Amino acid sequence: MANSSSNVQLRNITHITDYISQIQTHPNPLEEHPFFRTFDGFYLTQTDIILRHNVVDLSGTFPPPLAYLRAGPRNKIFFNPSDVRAAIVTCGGLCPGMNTVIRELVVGLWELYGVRGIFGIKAGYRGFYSYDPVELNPKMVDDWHKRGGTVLETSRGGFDLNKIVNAIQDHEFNQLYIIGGDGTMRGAVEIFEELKQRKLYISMVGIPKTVDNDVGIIDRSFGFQTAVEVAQQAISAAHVEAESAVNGIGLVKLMGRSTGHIALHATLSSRDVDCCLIPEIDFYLEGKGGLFEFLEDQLKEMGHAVLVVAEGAGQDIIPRTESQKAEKDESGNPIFLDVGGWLKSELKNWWNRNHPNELFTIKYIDPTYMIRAVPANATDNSYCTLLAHSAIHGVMAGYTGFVCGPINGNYAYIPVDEVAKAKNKVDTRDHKWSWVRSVSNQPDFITS
Ligand SMILES: Nc1ncnc2c1ncn2[C@@H]1O[C@H](COP(=O)(O)OP(=O)(O)O)[C@@H](O)[C@H]1O
Ligand SMILES: O=P(O)(O)OC[C@H]1O[C@](O)(COP(=O)(O)O)[C@@H](O)[C@@H]1O
Repeated sequence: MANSSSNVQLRNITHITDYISQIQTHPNPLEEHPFFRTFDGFYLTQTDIILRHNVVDLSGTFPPPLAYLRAGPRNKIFFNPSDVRAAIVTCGGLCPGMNTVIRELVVGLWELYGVRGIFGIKAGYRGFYSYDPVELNPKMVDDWHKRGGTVLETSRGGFDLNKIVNAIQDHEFNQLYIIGGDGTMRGAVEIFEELKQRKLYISMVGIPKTVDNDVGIIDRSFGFQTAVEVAQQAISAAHVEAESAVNGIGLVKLMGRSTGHIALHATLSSRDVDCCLIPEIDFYLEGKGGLFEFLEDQLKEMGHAVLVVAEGAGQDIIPRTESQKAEKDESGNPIFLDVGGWLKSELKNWWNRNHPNELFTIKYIDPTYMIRAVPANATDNSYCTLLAHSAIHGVMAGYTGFVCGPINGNYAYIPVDEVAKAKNKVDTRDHKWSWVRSVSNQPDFITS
């Protein structure tokens, strides 16, 4: 719903009282909390907003800026803490920081609001109707932020709306914390619509999780920075292999689905990468401006080259069968062909054709499952904490059907359907990427 006040278009979110009347409110227990000192302006209201864009072109006319509600505690809460039964679920692929978010949801609900009914749902959406919930408390989750993966377990597929909402009712959950990526958020939209349809006194928040940083609107997703950091090890290893061979090429494939954020940022931070291929920019192998020509020059000049390729790059030029084109995973995501394996074989063939009697080595590293399984780094861990606490404040205040995430450095409440639709691709027109030239020595593959 888009509300416009004087100068902004506020993207309002649903409040539980929009479809359930006569809910008893309670003063926020933070008022009496020994660790908090509330002050004027401590509690946020409907007039505390965050602007979506902070870059504006004043030369033309433009509509009122988009705005979202600012995340944080409200002075009244719409759940009696002793009646809360909160369910936490993790869906989709692994991402550093999942356990930290779970931990902070448990500790935050318990310590900030005095909630005692906190449950973990095992193995993603299917867990609502397939497994018994696991009761959680701060003691149990104490060291979870140090562990990679998700202690609750996760899965793809298994989304059955009726079974899920029936199970939510059977277990008498009244708060849902759904941690997942774009697929998970599309499921969350359906759950939210069904909760409203059934007029259930249940608040639902989505917490965006994607190591690929491919969820739109928010500044970045937790785990992404950790992934960029850990990717350096793979790039360094590829560099050592390449440097230690005659005409050596080190090839690293980095994940990101159809976006190149991890590949691009890992390249920017590494200084060892000579060429980075991302899905947002097409590339080709043969002829002028092609990859072979670039590598020919690079090997002649430096004796080695390091190549980073995002998993979604080149998917249009890799030959594939009709059945490969139709392949989907359990969640309905298209399955990519292995661009790294394909490039390795294409490069070998090219070299053997053009330099039949010269030494050549190519070492291919795919660190995907190593990267996403590590615990979050310190920056991501603090981000996860703020994210979880911001989500709790919104749910306790009775908001529902929203996602909590950072916009322009502040935490905001965003309608879940907006997030489910928003894809974050690398903006190749952005001037800040132009300096990649000095790192990659190959503008054609990064900037258009
Ligand atoms: N369009 C959709 N509607 C409902 N559920 C979906 C949809 N797309 C994905 N899901 C469910 O969301 C969960 C996670 O989705 P997936 O794409 O595997 O990961 P991610 O959320 O990380 O993108 C899965 O259980 C999947 O069935
Ligand atoms: O776990 P799987 O099915 O092998 O999927 C691998 C995919 O999971 C990811 O690591 C994370 O993807 P999601 O955020 O969509 O779950 C992708 O980078 C990668 O393409």
